[in-house]
Amino acid sequence: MKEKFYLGTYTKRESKGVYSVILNKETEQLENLTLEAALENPTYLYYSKENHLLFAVGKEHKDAGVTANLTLTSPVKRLSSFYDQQAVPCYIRYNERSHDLLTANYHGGFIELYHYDNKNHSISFVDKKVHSGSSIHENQTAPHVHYTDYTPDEKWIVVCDLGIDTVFTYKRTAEGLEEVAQYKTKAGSGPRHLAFHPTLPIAYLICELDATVEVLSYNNKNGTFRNLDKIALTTEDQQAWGGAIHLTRDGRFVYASNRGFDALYTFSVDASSGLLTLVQTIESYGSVPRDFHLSNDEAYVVVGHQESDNLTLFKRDLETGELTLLQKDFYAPEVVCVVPQ
Ligand SMILES: O=C1O[C@H](COP(=O)(O)O)[C@@H](O)[C@H](O)[C@H]1O
Repeated sequence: MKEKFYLGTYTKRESKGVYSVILNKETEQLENLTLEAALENPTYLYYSKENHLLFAVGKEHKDAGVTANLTLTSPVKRLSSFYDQQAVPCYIRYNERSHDLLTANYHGGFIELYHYDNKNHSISFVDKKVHSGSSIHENQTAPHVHYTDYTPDEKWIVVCDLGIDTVFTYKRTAEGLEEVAQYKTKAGSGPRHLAFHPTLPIAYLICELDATVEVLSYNNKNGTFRNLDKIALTTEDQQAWGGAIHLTRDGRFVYASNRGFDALYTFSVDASSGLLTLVQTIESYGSVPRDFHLSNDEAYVVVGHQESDNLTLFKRDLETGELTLLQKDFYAPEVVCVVPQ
């Protein structure tokens, strides 16, 4: 059995764009790194299984924005692109039902909403919301929108702004986006990414600047959040630089990465409260584990390292959630995002 993963990267040193890699489950090794699309800084990706589409952020000829690619071939086939931003966005999400396409722009401090016409493959602009403000950390002199995605019921759009310690909730209206709520983290936290529990009204927020995971209760009636717990990934002598956060489909385990200590953290989830208990801390075997993803069967975890240019492969114990290293030296340049096909 083989499974493909797509890799979003920076193209500042060695990378040329979007790559794919194969996880061979017989040999339990990664193999066959392939350049799928030449593009400048395609750091974040969204793969749509239903449509075999790969959406990527990126830049060409000094213009930044989004591209849509058909994945029935390798290399993938470019269907369309839309460039209306100056800096490359850092997050992208496509909605298969509404055909909305959302991006978060860290450097510009805004989200953009596009429409993807899946008949003629054109992308059009719908709305843009620019944030304002600052906070106390040296990386918080301006808003830095890091994430935008849907709540599981798709009633709301949630947005993490690392620069102003705020999680925004927006409503999709006929015209575009309307702000409905704000959740404030502790000053200096830097909220980065959010992951929702599949059945409990709970979300897990990873904060980059203080490397913490907040357990939030989520009220789907009005799109608000309330803090239940805040867990530090690091001790005082370790550098705090929170990365990615993902849950298993059964909601029993949460995984997080800290790029300051090059480690992955496994938490078990209390089945009724959603609160977390640390099960394991394991070295990621590379420098700056910016993203990772579980395989589709959730038996493996692939970790991408932005600085040491390697992927690591872990086997996941489906009962305990613990990770065991299988491979640590697979070359992949400047990886920022890992998504399974
Ligand atoms: O996690 C991070 O993301 C931001 C945004 O990415 P970028 O590719 O838009 O620059 C990055 O600037 C920051 O260094 C990093 O910690």
